[in-house]
Amino acid sequence: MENTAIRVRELRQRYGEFEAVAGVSFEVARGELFALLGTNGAGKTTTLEAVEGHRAAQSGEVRVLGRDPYRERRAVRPRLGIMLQEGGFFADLTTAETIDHWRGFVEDPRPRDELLDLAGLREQAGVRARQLSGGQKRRLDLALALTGRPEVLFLDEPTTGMDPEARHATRRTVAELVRDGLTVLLTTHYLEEAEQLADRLAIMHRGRVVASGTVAEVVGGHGDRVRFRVPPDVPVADLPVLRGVAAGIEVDAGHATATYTLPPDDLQPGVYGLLRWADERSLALPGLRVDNASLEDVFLSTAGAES
Ligand SMILES: Nc1ncnc2c1ncn2[C@@H]1O[C@H](COP(=O)(O)OP(=O)(O)OP(=O)(O)O)[C@@H](O)[C@H]1O
Repeated sequence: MENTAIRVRELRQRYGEFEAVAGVSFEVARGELFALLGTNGAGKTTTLEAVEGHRAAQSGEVRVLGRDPYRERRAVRPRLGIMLQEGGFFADLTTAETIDHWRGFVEDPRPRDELLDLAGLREQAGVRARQLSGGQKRRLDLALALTGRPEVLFLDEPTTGMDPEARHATRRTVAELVRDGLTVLLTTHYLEEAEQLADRLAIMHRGRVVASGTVAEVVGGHGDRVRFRVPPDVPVADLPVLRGVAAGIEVDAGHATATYTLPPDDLQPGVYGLLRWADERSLALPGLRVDNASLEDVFLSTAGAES
């Protein structure tokens, strides 16, 4: 069995003259959760639609479970679960009836109670779809996407509109499914969701992938930051160079703050050098702190830089 669940190579999609996806490539291994992140309009949904088989790749190659998801839709589609952004429920059916209705369409469906539990909707089994909260509707969407025991699950902003508890529960459910071998392609605007769940991710901006890899790889290349307020009697020019990195200085209301951005391997020796330098001069370094770069830092500097 091929180990690659999704392969996208040099995908290009145009709307008229506008190239919404401009040569996107990525691969998702079986059993992996891959997050596609990006600014509004970056091309995530357009990419997802090509991978789900809703639209043909205009140029480039898309393979899902080794097949073309558009041309070989009948073979591929039953093996996919797609959580829709806006589920089209029948307003008057209850949660349980909606699930049963859906179970009628697929071969070998998951049992209704298992789906209610996966979605955390057991207590809402008898509630009509129109009376569910926004977050509960999204959870029902998730249950429906899981009905046919998919091998690959597509989650397009799954936790948008959920309260923090429902979001947490949904993420836990997804993490458990991935642990059990499910492959997931996720888009989200919650960077902490990607940070928590993704084995690997890609950040898209204006139709292109601008960063990709594991969270550690994407964030790691960005460096850790050491900061402190420059003591009043220390000239900025006297600050040490740490592992070849000079201090960046920001001045706010007459106070200078020094920041060193160090590669991860240089963090410990860099901090040690700084503390020794301060010790030798009997200096206190007010407000000293070390921050890891976060996915948000990378996102803002790669995807957000020109917007
Ligand atoms: N049917 C369409 N006709 C013309 N332009 C479109 C169409 N669908 C999308 N676009 C444009 O293509 C670009 C990519 O849209 P897409 O929905 O793929 O982005 P996205 O990354 O999913 O954005 P968001 O995070 O806002 O959902 C956007 O500039 C959008 O306006």
